[in-house]
Amino acid sequence: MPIDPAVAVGAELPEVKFSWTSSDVLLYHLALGASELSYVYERDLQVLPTFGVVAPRFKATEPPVVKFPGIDIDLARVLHGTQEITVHAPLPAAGEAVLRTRVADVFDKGSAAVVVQEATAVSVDGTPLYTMRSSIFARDEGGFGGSRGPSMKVELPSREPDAVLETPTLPQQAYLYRLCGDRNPLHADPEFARRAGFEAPILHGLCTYGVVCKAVVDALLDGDTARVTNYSARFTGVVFPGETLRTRVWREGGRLVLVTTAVERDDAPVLSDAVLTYT
Ligand SMILES: CCCCCCC[C@@H](O)CC(=O)SCCNC(=O)CCNC(=O)[C@H](O)C(C)(C)COP(=O)(O)OP(=O)(O)OC[C@H]1O[C@@H](n2cnc3c(N)ncnc32)[C@H](O)[C@@H]1OP(=O)(O)O
Repeated sequence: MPIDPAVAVGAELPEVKFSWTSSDVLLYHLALGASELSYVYERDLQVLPTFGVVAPRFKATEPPVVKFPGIDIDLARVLHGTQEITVHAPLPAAGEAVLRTRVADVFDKGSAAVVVQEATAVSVDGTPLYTMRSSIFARDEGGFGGSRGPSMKVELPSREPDAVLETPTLPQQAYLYRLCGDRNPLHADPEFARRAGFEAPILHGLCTYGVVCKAVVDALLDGDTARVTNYSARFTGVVFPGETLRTRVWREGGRLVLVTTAVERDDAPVLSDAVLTYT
């Protein structure tokens, strides 16, 4: 059985020890399309909090494998579903840390399955750095009889957004972003993308997640990455590299509520249920 919730839920994955340098941070920012000195030059380099999400596997050169206790899923069936990061301390431009991950939940959405992971990164000196909660959406892997889980929904204010940000992506964006540790062929190989049901390779969800975080930090948080305390989003629809992202932002109760769409496809949904909290 590809998913056995009785085995999967609560399973601890092997610890990942990882380190990073300013070269990794610079490459990450470049792969998000950054060109500002504060992101692409090592003097006074600041670090987007979303780097934390990719840092543990930044040096990976093989496609991800979706195989842990009680779970064995073909990569072509898998889409990134949701991502959240809670920042405990601003990320330094270089460091060493340990990531501990567990399978927090497995939901049965009928035809699809949703696998939720929680992970905590702690610096080698013992400083908690960040916590993540993410899910993958595995098409055709449901029907194992598990709970459907909660329906997440962030209510949008009924007024006009406080800001609308347009961020272009590059035609080669996914090829660049692959160098940040996710060599899933879905983002590069047309034949694999077709097998997965797409007309062309799609952009990594985490690339979109980072691009939008940067756009919001630059436009609304004075370009200060250290102000972000939490950032969560659901990947509602795909992005094709080269498309322009439109992000509508509402200031709401001390946080920013975001919706991102693809401009060239009549504002097709990209990110929803997205919230960024800040100091
Ligand atoms: C360990 C190593 C892991 C490796 C991971 C791989 C990493 C990367 O390389 C992979 C990627 O980056 S893929 C690119 C980023 N992701 C995407 O583009 C996904 C875009 N989203 C979609 O296409 C659809 O929303 C889609 C298809 C996700 C869902 O659409 P529908 O089938 O129409 O579903 P819908 O009818 O709207 O909802 C059915 C139930 O599922 C829940 N749901 C929907 N979207 C979800 C999402 N994105 N994440 C989690 N749950 C989601 C709905 O809430 C609904 O459940 P319920 O009825 O209980 O509310």
